[in-house]
Amino acid sequence: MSEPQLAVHGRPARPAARSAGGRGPITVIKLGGSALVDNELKAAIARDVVRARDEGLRPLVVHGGGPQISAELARRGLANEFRAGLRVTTPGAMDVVRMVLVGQVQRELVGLINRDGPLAVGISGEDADTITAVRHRPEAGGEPVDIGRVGEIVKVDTALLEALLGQGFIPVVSPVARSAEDGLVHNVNADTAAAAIAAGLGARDLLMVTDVKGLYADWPHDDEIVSRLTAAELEALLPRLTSGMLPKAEGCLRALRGGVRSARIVDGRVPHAVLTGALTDEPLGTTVVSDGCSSRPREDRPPAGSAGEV
Ligand SMILES: Nc1ncnc2c1ncn2[C@@H]1O[C@H](COP(=O)(O)OP(=O)(O)O)[C@@H](O)[C@H]1O
Ligand SMILES: CC(=O)N[C@@H](CCC(=O)OP(=O)(O)O)C(=O)O
Repeated sequence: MSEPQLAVHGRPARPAARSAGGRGPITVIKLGGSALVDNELKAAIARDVVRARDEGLRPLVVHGGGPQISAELARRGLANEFRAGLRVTTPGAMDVVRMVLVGQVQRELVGLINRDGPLAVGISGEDADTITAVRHRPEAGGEPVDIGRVGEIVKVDTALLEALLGQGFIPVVSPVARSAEDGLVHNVNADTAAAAIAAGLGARDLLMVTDVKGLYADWPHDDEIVSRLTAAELEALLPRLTSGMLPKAEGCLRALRGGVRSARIVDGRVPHAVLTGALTDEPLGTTVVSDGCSSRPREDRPPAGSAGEV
């Protein structure tokens, strides 16, 4: 006797949904908190992630949540301060960061993706030590600057992610990591986490979804974005970049130097930016391509399930 087809919330279940996944190129899709502010937009982006998978990719989502964290900190009367695009994170702020990222933004994305089938699995970088960090200690004028519980990634263990991708699931990863130094959870910039995961997994492409058309070389004075540049050209631009674009550009470079083929910054407000950006080479946003200076050629990438020092 065949199993009955149950309807979930009025839609037919997709019993064969997961079996279709597991083999295509990996695309890491970083969803910025700035692109996750409108309910319709969020649902449309989640549908695009599933469609990218239906088209044969293995998408993996890393999400941000900067504006959502800032709103919650403000609601609680706590300070919002950034240095070079990174949040100054006190122990009290860290509790809020983790609660908002893992408990709210990640849960909502998992729910939205799973409207189209039982595909999304939310994890925090802490789970199975997927992301390990040490305390980030930036310097200004030769002096160390204390920005609190901000993590610098030292290792990505891809075992759990590989297992999920291999089974056709869509991992949804929150950028929170345990520290190798003191075991405490640390706040990791989502662009940095996405880049390290893309390099660690040997992803083909990295897509950064945000709320601007792309990268402006002279922000906020330029009218046009840079549509295509090499990693070396982006590196030369770094000293001019500020705020949210600095970790994004550094993340693109990190991914490309780690062997990822292309890194794109696209506008999540453009209809189907995720699908077009993930599946096609059509001009869209800013595309950064390798200049052949990858520190890790594709064939030298770690085998599935290994822990890569980064
Ligand atoms: N050179 C630049 N080009 C484009 N955007 C820039 C640039 N410099 C700063 N920005 C700012 O960076 C923002 C995107 O970064 P961020 O707010 O961290 O987004 P996300 O939440 O997507 O990570 C843009 O909305 C824009 O205000
Ligand atoms: C250290 C640090 O700055 N962490 C970020 C983590 C979230 C994030 O990166 O979100 P977006 O992608 O939306 O910017 C923060 O606390 O805002």
